Amino acid sequence: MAVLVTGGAGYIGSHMVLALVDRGEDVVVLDNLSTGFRWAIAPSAKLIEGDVGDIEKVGSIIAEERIDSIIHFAGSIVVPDSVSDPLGYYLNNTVKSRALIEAAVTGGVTHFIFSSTAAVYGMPETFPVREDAPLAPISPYGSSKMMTEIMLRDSAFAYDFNYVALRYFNVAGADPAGRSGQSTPRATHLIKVAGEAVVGKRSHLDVYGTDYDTPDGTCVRDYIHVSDLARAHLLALDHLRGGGDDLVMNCGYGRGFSVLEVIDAVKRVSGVDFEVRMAARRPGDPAALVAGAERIRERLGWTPERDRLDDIVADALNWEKKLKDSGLNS
Ligand SMILES: NC(=O)c1ccc[n+]([C@@H]2O[C@H](COP(=O)([O-])OP(=O)(O)OC[C@H]3O[C@@H](n4cnc5c(N)ncnc54)[C@H](O)[C@@H]3O)[C@@H](O)[C@H]2O)c1
Ligand SMILES: O=c1ccn([C@@H]2O[C@H](COP(=O)(O)OP(=O)(O)O[C@H]3O[C@H](CO)[C@@H](O)[C@H](O)[C@H]3O)[C@@H](O)[C@H]2O)c(=O)[nH]1
Repeated sequence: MAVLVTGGAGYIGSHMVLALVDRGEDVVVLDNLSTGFRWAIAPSAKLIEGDVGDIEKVGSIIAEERIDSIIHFAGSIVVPDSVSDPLGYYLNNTVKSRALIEAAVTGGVTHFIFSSTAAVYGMPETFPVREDAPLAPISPYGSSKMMTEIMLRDSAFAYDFNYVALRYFNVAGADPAGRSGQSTPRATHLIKVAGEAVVGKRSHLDVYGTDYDTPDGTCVRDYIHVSDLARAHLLALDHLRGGGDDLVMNCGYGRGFSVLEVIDAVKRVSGVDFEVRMAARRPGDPAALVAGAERIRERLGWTPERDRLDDIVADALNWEKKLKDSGLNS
């Protein structure tokens, strides 16, 4: 039996593929390479180029590759783009997820793991935010993910189908062995942007807002190492294969760092003092977003292995240097 990883050529998906092949699983990747890279996929995994919305194609992959589980990363991820192109985001994230879920149900795939996001909470009133907090997304991106969670819940009720939805907080870092990392050229994520400033790809870094109601006035986030996140998926897969129940869980460490604390860490770890400019708030940023992180520890026995901010930053910086030297994504 094999695991189908959609979006396996992307940032998080490529780390998932590594985690799966490292423990000897057969892996098939379905990716349309819209933001992913062929070279990012571990050599022993099989890449099928195609779209998750192509229900016939997914149906034949399930039958021909003997798929028992689907881990679904494929999607569009840039929050401001979702505001300017909501229908594009609902198509790629919601409509195509619906097609994938139907192909799974029809093809008898009963285990499904979904990449959801802390963006489903919108501007949460609780800190840390637990899974039972109200869902109130403030962007089409967050809504598109919430709608997929609802489709999964209802499908699991109606059909022979089980799922785990993982709500990622801020994913960062790179494979500690340097085999993959975040490679998107137009990245907007803080640690990625700071790494680009370190290697000279950017002249400076803007801090979006210094007047938030937080200890130093900048936004606080829960940064989770991508390899710890991939291990959470392995545990979720084992849970479903073992007959476990449907689960919706936050993925974060339960602690936050401000934008200024992250910048300090990047400067400390790299030894490079890049220019930082204080700028206006970025629309749609909640002041503080930290995971209530008990459920995943209790239900899956997940324990972080690389949760020190300096380790997350060091792995991200190593990858950024490798990208620059190799020109892989340019
Ligand atoms: N990066 C984060 O901090 C973060 C946080 C929360 C949730 N997520 C979710 O995690 C998932 C992966 O994110 P990422 O950061 O690795 O993004 P990414 O852009 O690096 O990866 C997405 C992958 O999906 C592929 N893809 C997109 N649409 C497709 C389609 N219709 N058919 C087939 N392939 C398609 C892309 O080519 C790419 O390889 C996404 O679903 C995203 O919403 C990411
Ligand atoms: O150049 C930059 C980039 C970011 N920030 C700030 O850094 C914080 C983190 O921003 P970013 O790394 O862009 O992540 P988020 O906007 O928090 O969103 C990420 O994390 C969410 C979950 O918390 C996911 O839903 C999203 O997909 C993912 O992009 C925010 O306060 C930003 O305003 C800056 O000040 N300057």
